[in-house]
Amino acid sequence: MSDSSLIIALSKGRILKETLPMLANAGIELLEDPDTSRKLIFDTSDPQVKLVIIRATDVPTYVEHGAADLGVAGKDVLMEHGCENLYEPLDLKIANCKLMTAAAVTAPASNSAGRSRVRVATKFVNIAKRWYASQGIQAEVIKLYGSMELAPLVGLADEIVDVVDTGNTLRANGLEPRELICHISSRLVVNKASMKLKHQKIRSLIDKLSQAV
Ligand SMILES: Nc1ncnc2c1ncn2[C@@H]1O[C@H](COP(=O)(O)OP(=O)(O)OP(=O)(O)O)[C@@H](O)[C@H]1O
Ligand SMILES: O=P(O)(O)OC[C@H]1O[C@H](OP(=O)(O)OP(=O)(O)O)[C@H](O)[C@@H]1O
Repeated sequence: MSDSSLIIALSKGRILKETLPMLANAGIELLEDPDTSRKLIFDTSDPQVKLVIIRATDVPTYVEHGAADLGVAGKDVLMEHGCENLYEPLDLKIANCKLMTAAAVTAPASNSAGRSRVRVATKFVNIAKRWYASQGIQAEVIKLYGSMELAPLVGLADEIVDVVDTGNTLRANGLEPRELICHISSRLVVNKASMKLKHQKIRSLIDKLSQAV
């Protein structure tokens, strides 16, 4: 890649939907609709900028390894992945939600007397291990890849750690939010080498995006 060309990694769904208008404000528009295309790499109205559309959890990996110069990822994904090898220069304040523990409305508190070990189902294994340890609660963390809300209903786990927005998904499954782990929004992340080598182009994009936040 030349010094002025950029690859930006986004994930399909809410991040793509909410990031595209911000990129458009910065003069970067997709030339075709990713919803009707099987392509993974897309040209934009800026001949020096391409978008790659990948799984949300893969965004930090692409950016960390320099396969993309920049990306947009939820803070939940970044906390789970570990973000020491990336710059995180901008909170885009999109895809806002909360990372929480949740349990069946009838279930006892995880720190209630006489309870030895809590079984926790989540896709955020590292976050869950750190959080329960920080609370002094012994937890057995079970890795799932989705539909965490099912786990307490079928006896796979006592609690889950997942993102919560309206709380509708929890309620629909007889669960309730318990403890707030942290507030989540999506962040712009930048490869460390790209930040040095393509400083001007990236700085200018960060400035334009920050005006759209
Ligand atoms: N219901 C929600 N409301 C608001 N923001 C959310 C909600 N669910 C997830 N998010 C945020 O949006 C980000 C992207 O979520 P999205 O649902 O598009 O991907 P994902 O389901 O986490 O990833 P994948 O489909 O690859 O497993 C999450 O990392 C989180 O920060
Ligand atoms: O509190 P709520 O407003 O109900 O939002 C929470 C839900 O949102 C996310 O799922 P999403 O809708 O992204 O579907 P997914 O399972 O495909 O990620 C998350 O996994 C929860 O299930």
